[in-house]
Amino acid sequence: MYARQVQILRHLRPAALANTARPSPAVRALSTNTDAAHPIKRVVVYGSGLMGSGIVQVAATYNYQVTMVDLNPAMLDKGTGYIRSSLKRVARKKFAEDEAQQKHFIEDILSRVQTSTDPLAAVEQADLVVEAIVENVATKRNLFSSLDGVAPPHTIFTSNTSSLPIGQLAEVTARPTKFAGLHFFNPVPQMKLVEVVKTNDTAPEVIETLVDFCKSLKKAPVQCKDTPGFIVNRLLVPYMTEAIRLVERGVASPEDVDTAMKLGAGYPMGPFELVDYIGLDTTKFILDGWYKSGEGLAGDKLVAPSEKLNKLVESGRLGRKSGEGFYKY
Ligand SMILES: CCCCCCCCCCCCCC(=O)CC(=O)SCCNC(=O)CCNC(=O)[C@H](O)C(C)(C)COP(=O)(O)OP(=O)(O)OC[C@H]1O[C@@H](n2cnc3c(N)ncnc32)[C@H](O)[C@@H]1OP(=O)(O)O
Ligand SMILES: NC(=O)C1=CN([C@@H]2O[C@H](COP(=O)(O)OP(=O)(O)OC[C@H]3O[C@@H](n4cnc5c(N)ncnc54)[C@H](O)[C@@H]3O)[C@@H](O)[C@H]2O)C=CC1
Repeated sequence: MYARQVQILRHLRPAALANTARPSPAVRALSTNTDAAHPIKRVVVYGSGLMGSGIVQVAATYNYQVTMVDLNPAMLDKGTGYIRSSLKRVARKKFAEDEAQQKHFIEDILSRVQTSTDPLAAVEQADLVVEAIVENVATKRNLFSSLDGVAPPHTIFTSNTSSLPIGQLAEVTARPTKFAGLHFFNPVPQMKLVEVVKTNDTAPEVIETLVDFCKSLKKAPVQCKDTPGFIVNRLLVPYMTEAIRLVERGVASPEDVDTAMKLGAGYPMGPFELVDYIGLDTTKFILDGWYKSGEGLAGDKLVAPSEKLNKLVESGRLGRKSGEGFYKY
């Protein structure tokens, strides 16, 4: 499955090799996990895309040691770029005109992030795995199956999947009691919500540990059972699919639907702005998955494929991440 590449453990910051940076008072104030009532110290995030990079950023901000894993250096560099640009926004807000403090804040956080293209070597040190790779059940199952034989017995496995049954991922491992959903929201640095999803086998103490972990990241965790879409996406998908049906029926333009929902329902983004933000590829994977085999949703016209969405994805227009989706960026 993976060309076992020479393990490239690259710090994001040359000086980090000396790792002489000590958390500044401002960062120390942010760092709360040292007194957190849970055993997690090293977080290993698989996937350095929109979500994985955000999860890495937030965990490192709150003083966890983090390893970000992806398929190749180019994807890792992309994820690093996401993190740096996001941290610059946070730093500018925190330290206004003080560029030295901004730089120190950013480099201090990045000093806690390692990158790797070797998934098995990375998991050997993991207390918590957060999987945020492509929304494909076979790819996720392959990853978890390969990690399970190498990860320490205490390591908790979680998935950031939007739509796939957590139980279908857990079943390829020998740690069903240490397997849960940990569903962050986009953009991870801004969105407070995390859905902690328990399967029929997840141990209560594992859920407790994950809830504590989320709180140490200053997130607001909610708990739910392992059903399609958990809480938010179960409500969001019908709303957003109806939006695209409106446009496909010629009722209104994407722009006017977005304006209507922002001004009429108070949403910060309309459905088409949002799906460009999420990624049209991920959106398609979710719809296709539910239409094919979603529990209680398979074959339901609510999640039937959208010709408009499919055409955009086929033409490589994936939203903000490719420079064009429903809108140009
Ligand atoms: C329609 C097509 C059919 C589709 C059918 C199928 C649909 C399937 C859908 C499935 C969904 C799957 C996704 C999933 O699993 C779950 C999700 O994540 S759903 C998405 C949830 N997120 C949202 O809804 C985001 C809504 N938007 C917003 O909250 C805001 O627009 C946003 C915060 C993104 C930007 O805020 P805005 O005011 O618009 O702009 P600013 O740029 O000024 O930012 C405000 C504020 O936030 C800070 N900030 C923004 N982004 C970042 C970042 N990446 N890093 C750090 N900081 C950031 C910025 O600095 C500002 O800070 P201030 O303190 O306010 O100055
Ligand atoms: N985009 C969004 O708004 C949200 C997405 N999610 C979920 O998070 C997961 C990731 O989504 P995004 O970050 O948007 O996708 P993305 O496409 O931005 O990133 C996916 C990353 O996974 C990497 N990858 C693919 N296969 C891999 C493997 N076998 N090993 C290591 N890395 C691998 C890719 O190279 C890519 O960098 C999906 O399950 C998605 O449903 C959850 C909440 C919100």
